Amino acid sequence: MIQFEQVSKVYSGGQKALLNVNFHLQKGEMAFLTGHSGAGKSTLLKLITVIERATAGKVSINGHDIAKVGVKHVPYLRRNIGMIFQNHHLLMDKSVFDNVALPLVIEGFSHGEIRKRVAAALDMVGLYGKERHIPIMLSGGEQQRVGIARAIVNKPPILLADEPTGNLDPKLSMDILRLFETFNDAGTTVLIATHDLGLIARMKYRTLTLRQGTMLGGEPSGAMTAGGV
Ligand SMILES: Nc1ncnc2c1ncn2[C@@H]1O[C@H](COP(=O)(O)OP(=O)(O)OP(=O)(O)O)[C@@H](O)[C@H]1O
Repeated sequence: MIQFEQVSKVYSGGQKALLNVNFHLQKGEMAFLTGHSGAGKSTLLKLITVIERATAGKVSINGHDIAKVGVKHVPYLRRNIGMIFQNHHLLMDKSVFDNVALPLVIEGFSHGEIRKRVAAALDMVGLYGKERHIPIMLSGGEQQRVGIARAIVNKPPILLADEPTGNLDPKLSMDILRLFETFNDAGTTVLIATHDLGLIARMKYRTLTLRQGTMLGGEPSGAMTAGGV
């Protein structure tokens, strides 16, 4: 589903963020991405969402080489990916409904369909009935759930999360991870970047580890199996 083959990223200032990274995340797999601050986790996620482009190597999503995706087609590629951020990037002056509806409005769904899908997404994250609240009226954990509802409202096959539990206590963090498990059980491919080694240790999932831009225990170029590290 997501494959990196000998991928390197050097930023324009010369900062080397990733070096010859190889891995393959299978369709329907859930995995953690970990590593110290500055190891390259966010950069790796940005290459998948085409916020940044690789300097060398090949990134493929569902078998498609994303270097071949032109600027005009990037929004279509992004529809396949739900992205969750630590600080959730919510519009603080808009209602929960408007925040979650945003991807559907951009895609041009009808009002009726938007209402139905937003209600279903809020139900899934345990926020049914809070449509008219504005984010400031919600707790940190609830705000994170709004960000998750927005990421899954158009049912993307891939879910990426960058430090999704960074501001939450251990109980709320576990609740959020259980939510990711629910989406994964329904077939969504999930990749979660996190510093939280305690949380990782309590779950049974594969862990991809970056150290200074290099993937530890990474697979040789072209490997097609999931493989543990
Ligand atoms: N836009 C950019 N321009 C130049 N260098 C960058 C840019 N973004 C990241 N870097 C550098 O690339 C390296 C990897 O950064 P990245 O944000 O991917 O790490 P990270 O593992 O996500 O770190 P953290 O856990 O602190 O968020 C770092 O040395 C960082 O300074």
